[in-house]
Amino acid sequence: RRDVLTLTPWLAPIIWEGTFNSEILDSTYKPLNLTIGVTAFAIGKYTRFVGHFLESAEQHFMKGYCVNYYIFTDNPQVISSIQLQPGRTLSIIPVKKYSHWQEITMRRMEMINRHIAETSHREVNYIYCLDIDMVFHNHWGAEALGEMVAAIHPGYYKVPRSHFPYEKRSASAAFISSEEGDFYYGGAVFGGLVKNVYEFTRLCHMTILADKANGIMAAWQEESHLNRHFLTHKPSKLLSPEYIWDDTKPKPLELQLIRFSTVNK
Ligand SMILES: CC(=O)N[C@H]1[C@@H](OP(=O)(O)OP(=O)(O)OC[C@H]2O[C@@H](n3ccc(=O)[nH]c3=O)[C@H](O)[C@@H]2O)O[C@H](CO)[C@H](O)[C@@H]1O
Ligand SMILES: [Mn+2]
Repeated sequence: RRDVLTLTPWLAPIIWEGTFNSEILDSTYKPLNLTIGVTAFAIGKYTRFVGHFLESAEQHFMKGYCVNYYIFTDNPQVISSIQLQPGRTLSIIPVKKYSHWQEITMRRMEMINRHIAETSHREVNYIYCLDIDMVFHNHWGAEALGEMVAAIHPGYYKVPRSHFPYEKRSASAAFISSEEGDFYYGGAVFGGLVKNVYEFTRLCHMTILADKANGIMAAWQEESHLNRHFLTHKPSKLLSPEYIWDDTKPKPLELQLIRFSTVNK
């Protein structure tokens, strides 16, 4: 493709429709018998998104691969179990409900990190950490596997860096100066090899705690810390906004399909 950027300056591929061949990818990845983990949080009112999220994931996410869904919730009773394809499992992880939404979204880093250490490191090869207020609309397969994977935020892939909503206060551990920054990544999608996601979530949680000790809340909570982390630890693969769209935006020409997108809250 010539109409979009398909390679970063550090030579990580950016995955768009038309840049990969699923048959070839599957013939290399299927024989490895991989298990892919998915984490998603359903706390408070967000439990209502679980059904549609899982049903659409069963249709489109890593079809033909083993998948373990890990749903973190403060209300396990209301999560109804759904029919899963063979080789796919659902675990419900009870967690406490923090009272502020900022705390709920930020604490995901800590809870994912602890869950990898205690359980999922033994169960999966790759793990993808996703927002739950989203739905799969099209194929999401082996092309998205990578050592450490970030997704380009749909609101900022065509704007100059000076418009990126990075944390701009130097007192914050998520600070990015106006001379720095590559892309603006979304907090709703990241993943990779389980050991890399372990280290990633550990470091993001630490910088979040450092800010908290100084009475600072980053501009976009854990998303700001994620962006700061990826500035110095470049992701090995980037997902185009096909993988993290926002249904309230009109679909531009270069977006040949939408794979995963927000639902109205
Ligand atoms: C598209 C995108 O990049 N979205 C990011 C964005 O806003 P969003 O508006 O997408 O944040 P959000 O309200 O969807 O919260 C993120 C996630 O936290 C969970 N949740 C949140 C609140 C709650 O009461 N219960 C609950 O379970 C749930 O899994 C949700 O999907 O900024 C957030 C931080 O401010 C996160 O970085 C989101 O990932
Ligand atoms: Mn969301």
